[in-house]
Amino acid sequence: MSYVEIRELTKKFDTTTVFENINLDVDEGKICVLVGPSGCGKTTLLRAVAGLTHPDSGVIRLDQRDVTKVEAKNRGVGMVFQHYALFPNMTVEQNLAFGLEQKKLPRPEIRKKVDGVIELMGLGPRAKARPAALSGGQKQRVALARALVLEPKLLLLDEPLSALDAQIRKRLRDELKRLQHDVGFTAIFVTHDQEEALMLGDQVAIMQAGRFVQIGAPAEIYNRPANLAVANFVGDFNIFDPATVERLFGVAAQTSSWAVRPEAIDISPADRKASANGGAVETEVTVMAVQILGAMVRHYTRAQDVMIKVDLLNKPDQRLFQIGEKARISIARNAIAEMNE
Ligand SMILES: Nc1ncnc2c1ncn2[C@@H]1O[C@H](COP(=O)(O)OP(=O)(O)OP(=O)(O)O)[C@@H](O)[C@H]1O
Repeated sequence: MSYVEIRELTKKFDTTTVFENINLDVDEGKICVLVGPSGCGKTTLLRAVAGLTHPDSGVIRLDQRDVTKVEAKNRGVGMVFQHYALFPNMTVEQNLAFGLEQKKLPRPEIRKKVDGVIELMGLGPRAKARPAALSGGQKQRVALARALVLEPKLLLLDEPLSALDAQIRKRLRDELKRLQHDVGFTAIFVTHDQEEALMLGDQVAIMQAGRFVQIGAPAEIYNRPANLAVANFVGDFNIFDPATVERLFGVAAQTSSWAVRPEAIDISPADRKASANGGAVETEVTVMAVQILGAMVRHYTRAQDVMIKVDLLNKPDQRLFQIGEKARISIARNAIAEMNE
């Protein structure tokens, strides 16, 4: 069931419309990742859900309660930002206890909750430290713990991992997924990072210029991007416009471009006879460069004047192609996503 329901929400600043009549549903216990280019309105939407900015029209419901006009502190929403905003003069424990003290909870209960979240987040060894003595990753873990200790039904995370280095970022991302599983919160998470979006999101909502262009499960966004901008966000695609499709593959009368993942293309030696797979399209290529990407080996190939990226799994027995070698590529019809601008 939807925990968050955003209906026909509009927000303007003076003459600028940030978003207009947007709709979004987030199911209980799920993470919705919001992605989109800088300035498209992600933070403003989070702030509206938190109650930190007021929409011009539309409705926000949390757990079926209309909170559009409810004050931020009465929404039961926790927020974590890119920059941690911890109290510098307080220890980790004191930072974690602060919100509970504001709520005037009894001391023993505060102690119990703070100890619980310290344990949950593995902050035990740093409980008595002040923020200045913590690493970036530890600070962000405290910021997350500080939001979690208040047991929000909804957690809003605005690029919480963006300031961290890649390794810590990955670790915290995994932890967040585990926490979601253990604690069961509902979250809206803003990021610019496609890997983070696909890995963390139960649902990914792609925003462009104040509207959602696609909302779907990560696999759907990855395999069936709604337009070229989404395709570009979710990583590597080979894009063939209709004229190129006709020239390379002999398939005429296309109105949309074709987008094909590098790993969805088969490559075989040129002397191998054409595939019997009637559903596939094929063309001759020359291998221009080969690059080991880790689990994948990227082949940059050229067909006439068109560069085509082809990825093979980097298995020990994988036959790699040589630079200058002629080869044949084959694309199954169901690996082709047709899309417009
Ligand atoms: N308080 C404000 N007053 C006027 N305009 C604002 C205000 N806050 C945001 N905006 C404008 O609203 C638009 C959306 O901003 P927002 O911060 O929501 O974008 P974003 O998608 O979160 O961007 P980023 O990814 O860079 O954080 C921008 O054009 C921004 O300049």
